[in-house]
Amino acid sequence: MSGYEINFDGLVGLTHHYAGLSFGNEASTRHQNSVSNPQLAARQGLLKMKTLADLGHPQAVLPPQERPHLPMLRRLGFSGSDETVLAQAMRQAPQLLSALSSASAMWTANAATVSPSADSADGRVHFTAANLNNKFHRAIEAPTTSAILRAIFRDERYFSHHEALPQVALFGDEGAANHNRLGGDYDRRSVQVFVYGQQQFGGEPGPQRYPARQTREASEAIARLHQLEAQHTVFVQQNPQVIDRGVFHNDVIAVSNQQVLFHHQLAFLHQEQALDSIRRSMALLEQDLVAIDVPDDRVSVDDAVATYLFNSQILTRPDGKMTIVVPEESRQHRGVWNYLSEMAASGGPIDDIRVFDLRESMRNGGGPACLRLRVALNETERQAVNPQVMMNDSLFATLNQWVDRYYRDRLTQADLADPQLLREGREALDALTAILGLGSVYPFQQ
Ligand SMILES: N=C(N)NCCC[C@H](NC(=O)CCC(=O)O)C(=O)O
Repeated sequence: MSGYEINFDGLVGLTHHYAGLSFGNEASTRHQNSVSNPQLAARQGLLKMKTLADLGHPQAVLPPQERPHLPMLRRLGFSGSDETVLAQAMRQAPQLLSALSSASAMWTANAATVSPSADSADGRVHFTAANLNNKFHRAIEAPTTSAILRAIFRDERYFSHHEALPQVALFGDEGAANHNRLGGDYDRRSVQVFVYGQQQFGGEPGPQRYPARQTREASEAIARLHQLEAQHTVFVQQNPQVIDRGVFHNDVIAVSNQQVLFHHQLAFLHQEQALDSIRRSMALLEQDLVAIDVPDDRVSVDDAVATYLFNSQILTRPDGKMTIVVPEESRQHRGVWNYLSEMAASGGPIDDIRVFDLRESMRNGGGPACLRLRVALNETERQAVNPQVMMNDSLFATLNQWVDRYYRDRLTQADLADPQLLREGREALDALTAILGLGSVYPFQQ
């Protein structure tokens, strides 16, 4: 195997709480107003990163964002000192304060779409920050996401950064959560598969009950920006019926790694045609698709949504076999665990299962795959990545100490107007940008 896939996991922010902000994401709705534990959430994420790094999978960290987002509160008419802004917002619009305090940037699968240099006409790695237009609490993430990505992937000879798409529903873009790449070695040309929820101009019907967050128009714009070749780029529609059952992103029902596409029987609209178009495009690269199609009578859509079986990470080990990383919820469900165990014993490409307790994130609808952004690089590009974000023993120890120093172990919406929480957050992020060598990336640092 040549090339690398680095997983960039989002570090959970200090204001992680349960606000019920994501209509269509049933875990988010169900856990509204539960008490959260930001410290535990951050520690759970760090443990996943460190365990995978120790297993030999290149692993890096992306920092949280500044929350509550004072600049947006001011833009919406709250004024005076920071303390006054927080107090007014809590009194007049507590839901707004909650939305502008969400730690949702932890789900870095939604941070951006990334196209490796092997697939792009100019031979550079392309990044487009996702506009996350469908949800207000997420639509504010893109500018800081871009600043962070630029601070990590600085060298313009290798890395090209694009502004998020226009903030309108027509271009709703959820980043890598609706994007897969299928092929062989990470640094060789592969097929990029864009999965959209709805086409705005024409197209087939979309979901009726819940929103389709990703549009075909957004996916096509990104393919153009990233200079992808048409014959190696495939657009397929997510099955609208499963969006209506809580599959708000494609990565809740399908995940890829190299030649493997692990997915539910009902993941895509006109599934056979969709898989055929991927197969044909891969054949041009002399690659065979390994489609692991999980039948509905083995794992129902409801069970997939409840256990996040498909929100897993599939990682290639140095011996060429693959490990699947699943959340504890998948082990707790007998049918899902039986399926996984049989799959691992079947002689197929995935023969190892790793389980992580990510409960704090899961309760907001974020599993192992939501928490990571994949970046495939060649050796030269890998050496150009800011080394301070790479996970290792020393960074793991430093970040755990940092979390213990600054994070609370209990948070509710009532705490969000506490000016001390704002101060803790700023102090913590100042320290973090120094630890990670990022310079000034937050509005409060400008
Ligand atoms: N599937 C992927 N890649 N990401 C999961 C994102 C979860 C996130 N949850 C939230 O934003 C909930 C926040 C709250 O309700 O407090 C979302 O719905 O956008």
